[in-house]
Amino acid sequence: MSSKMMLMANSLTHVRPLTCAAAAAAAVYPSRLVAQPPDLIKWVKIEGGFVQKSIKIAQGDSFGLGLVASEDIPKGSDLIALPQHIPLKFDGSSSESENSHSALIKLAQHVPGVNWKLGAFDRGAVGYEIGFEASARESKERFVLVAIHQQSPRDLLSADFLSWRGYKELAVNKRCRFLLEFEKILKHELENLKPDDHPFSGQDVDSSALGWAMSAVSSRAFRLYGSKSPDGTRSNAPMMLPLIDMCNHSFDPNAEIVQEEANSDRNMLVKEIKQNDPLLLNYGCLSSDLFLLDYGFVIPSNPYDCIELKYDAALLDAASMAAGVSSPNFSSPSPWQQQILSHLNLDGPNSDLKVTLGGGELVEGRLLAALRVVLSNDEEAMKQHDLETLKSLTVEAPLGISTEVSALRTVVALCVIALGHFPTKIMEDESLLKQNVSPTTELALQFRIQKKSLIVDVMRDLSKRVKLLLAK
Ligand SMILES: C[S@@+](CC[C@H](N)C(=O)[O-])C[C@H]1O[C@@H](n2cnc3c(N)ncnc32)[C@H](O)[C@@H]1O
Repeated sequence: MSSKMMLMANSLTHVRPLTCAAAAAAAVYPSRLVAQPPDLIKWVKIEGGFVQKSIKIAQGDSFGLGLVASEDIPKGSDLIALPQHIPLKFDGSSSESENSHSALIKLAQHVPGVNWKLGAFDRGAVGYEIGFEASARESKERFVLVAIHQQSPRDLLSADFLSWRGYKELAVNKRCRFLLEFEKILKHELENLKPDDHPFSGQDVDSSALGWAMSAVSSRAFRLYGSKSPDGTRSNAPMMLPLIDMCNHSFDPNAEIVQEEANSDRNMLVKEIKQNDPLLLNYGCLSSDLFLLDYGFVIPSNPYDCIELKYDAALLDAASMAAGVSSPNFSSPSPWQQQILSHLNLDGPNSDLKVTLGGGELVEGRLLAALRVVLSNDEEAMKQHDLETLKSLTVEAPLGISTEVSALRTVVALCVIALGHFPTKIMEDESLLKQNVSPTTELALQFRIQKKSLIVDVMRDLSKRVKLLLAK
């Protein structure tokens, strides 16, 4: 496997190799690095990997440590190649017989897909990256949770991602619930193990420690192809790529990861990188929720952000009436409307009622089609269109201008209702941001501002469309 890099990035003003950066980092991240952090680049080379000679680890202005080019790197150069044994991955099918290892595999089987990043990883390189000593590398595949039990690990990355406390404050209930559940499973699975078989040397692991581990891993993990199964297919596998994961994120990256089929190692190739440019990867076209949860930062004006709403008939009736529709019938759709709602998976026993605003689609197609259909009385007009047409905002007013205006105004009213659920206004958040708030509060405020701005943008766009329709 290789990783390809593409160019363009801003210059960093400070460029220091890791050893020098350690002191600087210590000032910014007081507890993150141990006094004499091992040289990660040297380690990758000793392990048989390749690192382009101009690549250095340096302290950036705002995103912590990162990779920087100390001189121009020509287009097409390989940047980093990791030999196959370096990426930290877990596929659950290891034939490892060591008991403490099998206990971990068993535990990992309780981790659902959504929490895939809490998988098992070799602790060696994780240890290297966050400053553990070399002995950590001797272990075989390990749950990254073991990192919890190394020296003072909980503080090591604390400035790097949203703290577990932050998770609680922001009420990210799903993950909290999972971690609390997993804590119970873990205690149950490990209670009768002999000390030698215990994966965490007999130490207690609570949900707070699990939260730390999840944050530590999720901010540095990638989803790539796993190993080939006998039938030749390849599943996705979560992996940690030491050194490559020192790249910070940009939606306009100058680097990308490419997996080479042939030898399963990883490179980073560049088109062209100028001296002092940071090497930037796109972590993914993710919503603010995922950036915040998995990486602990918020991107202002994130074009991939969206808000989630529940398709709720009573709420839609209320929104529609607020939008001036006299008697909306979301709560009592006629049979033909109900049939379409079930085709849209918004009605029926296994329906998926989560709909979104913003992101790629301004109004999620399913919601738009439902609004158009329920707000229309014209079954014949509806029959002239297929579902895809009804779901598309680029198809203008397929069921007539009056239905379209009602549908779009209903979404605007939904936005007003959604905004009303926030305890503050954008301006209040902005002035709070100017006060001396904690990093976690700052993140929460940025997140809230981003969400509210998104709703306001959707409202503006839809109101403009309504005006244009009315002008016709
Ligand atoms: C994979 S690590 C990158 C290396 C990291 N900066 C370090 O010091 O080790 C991901 C973390 O870098 C930081 N980061 C990366 N890109 C960022 C961005 N565009 N804005 C803010 N923080 C960013 C976040 O703390 C994130 O959790």
